[in-house]
Amino acid sequence: MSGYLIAGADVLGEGADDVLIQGETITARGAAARERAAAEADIETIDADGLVLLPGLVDLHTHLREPGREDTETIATGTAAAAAGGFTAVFAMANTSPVADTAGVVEQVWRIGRDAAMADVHPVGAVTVGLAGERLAELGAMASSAARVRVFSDDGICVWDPVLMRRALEYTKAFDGVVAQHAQEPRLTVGAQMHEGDVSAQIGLAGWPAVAEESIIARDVLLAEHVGGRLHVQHLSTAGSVEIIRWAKARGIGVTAEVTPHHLLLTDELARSYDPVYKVNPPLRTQRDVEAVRAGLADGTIDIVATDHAPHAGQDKDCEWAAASFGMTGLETALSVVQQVMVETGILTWADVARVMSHTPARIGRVEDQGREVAAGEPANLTLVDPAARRVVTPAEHVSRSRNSPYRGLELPGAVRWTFLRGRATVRDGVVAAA
Ligand SMILES: NC(=O)N[C@@H](CC(=O)O)C(=O)O
Ligand SMILES: [Zn+2]
Ligand SMILES: [Zn+2]
Repeated sequence: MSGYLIAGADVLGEGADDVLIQGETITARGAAARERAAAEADIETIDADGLVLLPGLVDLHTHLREPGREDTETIATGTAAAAAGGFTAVFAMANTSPVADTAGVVEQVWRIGRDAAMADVHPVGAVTVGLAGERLAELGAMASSAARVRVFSDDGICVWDPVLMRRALEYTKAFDGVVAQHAQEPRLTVGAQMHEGDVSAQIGLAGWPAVAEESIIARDVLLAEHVGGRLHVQHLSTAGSVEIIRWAKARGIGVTAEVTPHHLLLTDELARSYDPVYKVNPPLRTQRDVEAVRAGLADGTIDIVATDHAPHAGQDKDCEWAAASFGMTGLETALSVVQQVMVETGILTWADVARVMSHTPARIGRVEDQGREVAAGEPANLTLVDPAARRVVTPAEHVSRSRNSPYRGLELPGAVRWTFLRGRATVRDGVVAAA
């Protein structure tokens, strides 16, 4: 059986070891890997000295834009971008056109993802029909479809109606689903353009106050406690939100939370440029918030990092701030930002990175074959990273079809050298493979 011997990789940052992949599986580690590789004919050896081996990353929050906006991303280009970033699975948000609110649409997305074969695609189902916030979508039919939907979200829009949110939390219990909330009180954010604070006051853009996020999170954790459902808070961005989640977890409430790479690194000061590449929902916050979300991720209050990769067309970003779309790309830079902000600062180890970017997102999304240990018998979903590399982010070179990266021109550490999806190299020596 053909395969790869990954020789001398620093496995989860815990020391050099050899890992043998044969077919779709990790078949051996340590001395056994070398012995077995020597006895086989068709094994390619990868010199992984100095490289860190992680389980394939899992993104619980990606926008693939297909169906509907294939000019900005497709399932093929988005999953290729995912592979380039070290991801082996992505959860595709439902705010497509048509909306992923029926078994038919989620099955279509799932099938195209399977055929593209660059990363596993797990469709997220909409909570409400058409994201309109009026009645529940066919959650059960999506759950029992071929796509096996377990994550439901109206992302882009908040499930504002507390009765609908309550019903969604109750109903998803039947199939162990989770309701992922885009926490944004709509009345408090009418016309909002950026974080409400000193910078918004100085530059004259309408503010999106922290309380608009925090009030929904507070309500939702109480609803989750009341009905016992599973709540996941998307792209948490404020210090107050971290405190509410910390309180909820201490109370035993079934809540998980994510933070994006951009909320771990960037602040509202960037809006002074009036460059819409920094326009995003929820908005970039203050340095104090950045420090609070880092601390929340470090102490486990925040469970995972999720990219919220939100590709947009040039004409929707290269315009005046108020007219521009919200969102930034992130799949191809996520691991580098986490390395810079969390690993190089000594806040997280590589094993922690495996937890927050692979094991836990897979567990929240109820995916069994991803986010596993790097051990014999496990599916060979892996990423091999060169932490010593440094690169200047150049969106024109990105695999994504869109260019709206807020890191352009920044030098970031780390580079994905290889990504393996069930034993097949989707990235080979830094180059994304053809599907
Ligand atoms: N994050 C964003 O600013 N935009 C996302 C929607 C979302 O995640 O809320 C998008 O779909 O473009
Ligand atoms: Zn959102
Ligand atoms: Zn999103």
